Amino acid sequence: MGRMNVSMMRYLEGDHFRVLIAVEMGMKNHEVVPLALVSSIAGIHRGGVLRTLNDLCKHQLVAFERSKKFDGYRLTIRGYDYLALRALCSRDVVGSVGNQIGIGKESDVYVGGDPELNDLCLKFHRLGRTSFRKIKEKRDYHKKRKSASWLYLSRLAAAKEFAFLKALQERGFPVPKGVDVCRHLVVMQLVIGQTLCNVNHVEDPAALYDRLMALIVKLARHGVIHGDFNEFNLIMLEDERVVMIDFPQMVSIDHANAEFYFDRDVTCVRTFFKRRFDYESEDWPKFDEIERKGNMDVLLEASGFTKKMALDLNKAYDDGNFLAHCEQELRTEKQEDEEGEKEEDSDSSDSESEGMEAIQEDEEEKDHEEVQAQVKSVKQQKIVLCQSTRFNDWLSDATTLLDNVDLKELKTEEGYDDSDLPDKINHPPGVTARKESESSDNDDEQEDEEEEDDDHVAVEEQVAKVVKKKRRGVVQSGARSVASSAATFSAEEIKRKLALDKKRNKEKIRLKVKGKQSAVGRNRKDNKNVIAEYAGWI
Ligand SMILES: Nc1ncnc2c1ncn2[C@@H]1O[C@H](COP(=O)(O)OP(=O)(O)OP(=O)(O)O)[C@@H](O)[C@H]1O
Repeated sequence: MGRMNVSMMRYLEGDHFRVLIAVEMGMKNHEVVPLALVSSIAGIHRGGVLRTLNDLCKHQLVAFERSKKFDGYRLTIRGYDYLALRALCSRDVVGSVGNQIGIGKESDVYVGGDPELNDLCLKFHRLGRTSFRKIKEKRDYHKKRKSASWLYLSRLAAAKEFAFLKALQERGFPVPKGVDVCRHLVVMQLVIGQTLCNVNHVEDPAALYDRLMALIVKLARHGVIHGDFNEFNLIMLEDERVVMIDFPQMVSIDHANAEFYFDRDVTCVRTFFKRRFDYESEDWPKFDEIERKGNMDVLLEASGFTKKMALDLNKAYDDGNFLAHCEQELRTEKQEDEEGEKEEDSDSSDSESEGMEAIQEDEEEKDHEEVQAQVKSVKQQKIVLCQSTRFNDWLSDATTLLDNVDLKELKTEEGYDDSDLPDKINHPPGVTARKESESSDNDDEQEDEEEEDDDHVAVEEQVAKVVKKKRRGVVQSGARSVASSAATFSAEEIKRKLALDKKRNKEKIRLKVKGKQSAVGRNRKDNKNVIAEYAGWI
């Protein structure tokens, strides 16, 4: 518990508060208020508002929030505190703020002073912010107002507490004197004493017990039940008198659960007395025995605190979101938001990874196709080689030569038997050439066949090597030279390749601009609009 830093109040000018109020008003319908709206509510030029908002952001009185769809400003708790304090200062109710003296689950209590430096108690209600923020779909706009904003709920709690303070005080109940209320801040008399939970010894526990039970009954007779009547909400003065504090949970005795609340209050006191003072009484008030004599609950409604307001407030209490003032909650909420965004991001990153997988598959397919194309081209090369004109010329020459050879002469000269030979022999070139020089035809043919086979094997081996290297992804000079041999791609092959490249480029993942970057884009757009708007003035 520390001191509230209100030093900045001194340096804030009228415009700062004007803009702060504009943000507050905008938050009636928006969780974050766009700059344009702040400007139009404040009635100040957008440039001026922006400068003021920057100042307010620096002092953490407003916060700038960027989201996927829009960005804007929201009032911080500190900003709301400043607004309430400033209003009360101008009414000459509050003159100073001191140390924090209490921290409840739904409020922060500070000691303060009026302009004459008399002690005051400043109770800042902090209620329901989380219950609002948790509903994601109401992020930008309270469409059907299923849940109310923390501003609204805190204000309700303060209004109710102040109304009860006044009403109870008028009826002679021991409560602090209510001074004023503004927004979520209740100003009341500072009670100098100790909360009952810190009291370990009393002179007469039975008398105190009776006083407390009488208080519960008196409240019920006036038509209300405290609802949180326990040792934490009772302050004991030096003379052992007890002062009641904390009334926003009060309910009417006509409430559907009135009996339950009444019994709970009674049980709280009994349990505490038994535990702390070892005092147990046979007597305790029963709800059925209560005789209604006043109608404070109805009067309260007449004071402006409507049933609808009561319903909203009770709903917030039922939800139990009392940690509205904990920044940690806000952070958790932010984390949730971020997780939500991350989920979306991860969705997109999933799709990104899916895209990457698809590209990898494409690449593999492409590699495979390329290798196949190379094999095909090598085969084609072989065919082309076989069909080359040079080869054909050479073959025809050889054939003519063969034709010119007089086999009959040879037969008679050498006694050679050619009965098995056809009239015209079409030998492979090597065979024919050697045939003239060598005597054994069959041996030569076999050799040539082997050589040809060897050539085939060599080519196949080369192709296999290329495939292997390609798969390994190792691009060596040898591989390159082999690949260059595949430069004799046919036109269709090149077309197909180009089409594949085009398709690949098309399928490249487009980066989705998100988060801050998207806001940057939007801001640029906004700036362009502003420039266009004021084009004539410059
Ligand atoms: N008028 C007062 N004078 C002196 N101290 C006060 C006064 N009002 C509140 N306090 C101190 O502030 C503490 C919190 O106040 P209060 O119980 O009203 O807050 P709360 O948020 O409703 O707390 P909870 O609901 O947890 O009991 C009290 O325990 C008490 O010490």
